[in-house]
Amino acid sequence: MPPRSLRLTWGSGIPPPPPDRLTTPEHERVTMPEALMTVDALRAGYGDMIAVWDMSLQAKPGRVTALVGRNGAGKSTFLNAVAGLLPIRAGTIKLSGEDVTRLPAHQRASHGLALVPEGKRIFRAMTVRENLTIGQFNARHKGSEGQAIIAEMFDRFPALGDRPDALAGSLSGGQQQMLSIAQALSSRPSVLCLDEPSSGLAPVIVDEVFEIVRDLRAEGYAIVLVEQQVEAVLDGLADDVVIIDQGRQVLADEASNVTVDQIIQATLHGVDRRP
Ligand SMILES: Nc1ncnc2c1ncn2[C@@H]1O[C@H](COP(=O)(O)OP(=O)(O)OP(=O)(O)O)[C@@H](O)[C@H]1O
Repeated sequence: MPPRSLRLTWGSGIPPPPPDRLTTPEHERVTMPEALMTVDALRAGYGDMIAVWDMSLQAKPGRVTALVGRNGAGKSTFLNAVAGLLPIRAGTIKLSGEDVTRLPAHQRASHGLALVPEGKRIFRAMTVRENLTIGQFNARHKGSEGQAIIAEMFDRFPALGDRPDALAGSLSGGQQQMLSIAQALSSRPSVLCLDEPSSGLAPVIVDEVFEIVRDLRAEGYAIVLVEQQVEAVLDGLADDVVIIDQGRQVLADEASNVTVDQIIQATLHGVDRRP
């Protein structure tokens, strides 16, 4: 084995491999998508309290990364810090390779990041259409394109299209969650962070929300999903899982390698962090 620091470059006396070995045969090629968002060693908190310690996570196109952990573990703090709603103490955030750590929330949104916060934070005294117009703010869409976005959202969420002039506060819980997601999508993001979108919804509506998440994944969005329903997370909803406990990342793996028992062990009993 050559030492790690030794780099061999073609053209420095080293003959290149024969042409048929320069390309990997199709059936042997494994293509991992580039991350659209890379969070590295993020630390965040409130006052003197650090709620998230050195968390790292990647969001890749067409993949759902689920962030799971018990109440108070730091999931919302992580997402809010990533979105720029909470100052970070350390770490970096890159969107499509560009360092946005020092940019305010609206500029991170302009770089393709959207957050659907916990608790359907829509403008309840405004109409459905007005909420969607506000959602476009960061995408800087105007005129007919703005109308096209609204039409697209009404197409995607027919229940909203049926009541464009209804006040958001008069919608059902499920419809408000749809509006919250539609509002985030109206900024034309590439990375979508969803903070417990199933929270407080009836099971049948939860299924609808999860179906939307699957559709968005199929369309190529890079999704970070905070979700308490771990069975659903492991049953095809997520591709990657990151477990957080007491503000620290305790496990990160592909969902297919993670079991419900592991999540329960890590989140209910914590982990043994003795050296
Ligand atoms: N605004 C705040 N001010 C002070 N401490 C806060 C604030 N928000 C959250 N915390 C604390 O930070 C820690 C992490 O909370 P956070 O809301 O991020 O957890 P969570 O995993 O999202 O929990 P939940 O599933 O209940 O939403 C907790 O100890 C919580 O009490």
